Amino acid sequence: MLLEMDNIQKTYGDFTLNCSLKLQSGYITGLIGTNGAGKTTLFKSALGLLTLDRGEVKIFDKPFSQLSLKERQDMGVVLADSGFSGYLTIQDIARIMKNMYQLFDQDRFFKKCRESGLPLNKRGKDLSAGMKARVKVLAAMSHEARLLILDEPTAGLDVLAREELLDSIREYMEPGDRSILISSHISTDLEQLCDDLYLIDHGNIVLHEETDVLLGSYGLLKVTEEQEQKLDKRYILRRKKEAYGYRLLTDKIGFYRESQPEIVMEKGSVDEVITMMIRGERL
Ligand SMILES: Nc1ncnc2c1ncn2[C@@H]1O[C@H](COP(=O)(O)OP(=O)(O)OP(=O)(O)O)[C@@H](O)[C@H]1O
Repeated sequence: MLLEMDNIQKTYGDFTLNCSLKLQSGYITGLIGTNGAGKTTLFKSALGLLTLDRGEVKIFDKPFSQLSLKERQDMGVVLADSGFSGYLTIQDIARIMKNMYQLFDQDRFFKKCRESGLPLNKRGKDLSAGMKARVKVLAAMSHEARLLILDEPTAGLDVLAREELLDSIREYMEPGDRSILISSHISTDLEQLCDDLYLIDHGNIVLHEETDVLLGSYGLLKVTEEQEQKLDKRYILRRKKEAYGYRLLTDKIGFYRESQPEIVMEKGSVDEVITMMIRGERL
């Protein structure tokens, strides 16, 4: 396992992060959550930047404190609320990266920056927010790290820049033994990129599912009150009152398609599943 968080807990006042998460080799794992759901707190916990109240984090099967320098170099990190000093140019950043990471590939880093239209000699403070975001991600991907931890890397990027970044992330995975943990509040970004998805809400993981299963087996049933009363609710996860009766979320749409073909059903996007998981009533 490249990253494993086992029942970790961290409390800030009335907010508590309480979660478990696993990142397998060769996987892109996505973390979706609304503002304040706990994504950054989870990432900082993974990186040993916070003192946990409970639980354990292992990276490359070891506690963070026991990682060798070489193993630490095998990680590339983007945190939502930190970045390079605004006084550094991309060329300065390259010099720093070269000193920090044995495998830093300067030519490739400059090439990628040029392809993204980033000026090499301008200071960070004079770049646009989207440009700064791209520099952070390109730097994290510049030293052949086996584990990439990307907290909201697409934040502030326009549609084209987001697509370009998602392509670079896919390309990064080509060697096969790499893994990425990536967060976003834009579910469509993650749904087309990730092998599995975790949904975090108020510090808790409320859903963990392979993306194919989420897109293939989850669905919404639209039923009248009468239909709802008679329904076999074994595979219903959430219920929401609507004018016509109820909207129901299932993780086995095939079961209801076969057993209750008269019911109105739809696949439901990842966003709809998320909304139902967070706002819907548990049965
Ligand atoms: N250093 C801190 N001190 C006190 N509370 C904190 C601290 N860091 C985070 N929190 C609280 O923890 C909760 C989760 O914050 P976090 O930054 O992890 O959310 P997030 O999912 O990354 O949100 P966003 O999408 O807005 O970046 C919030 O209620 C926040 O106020």
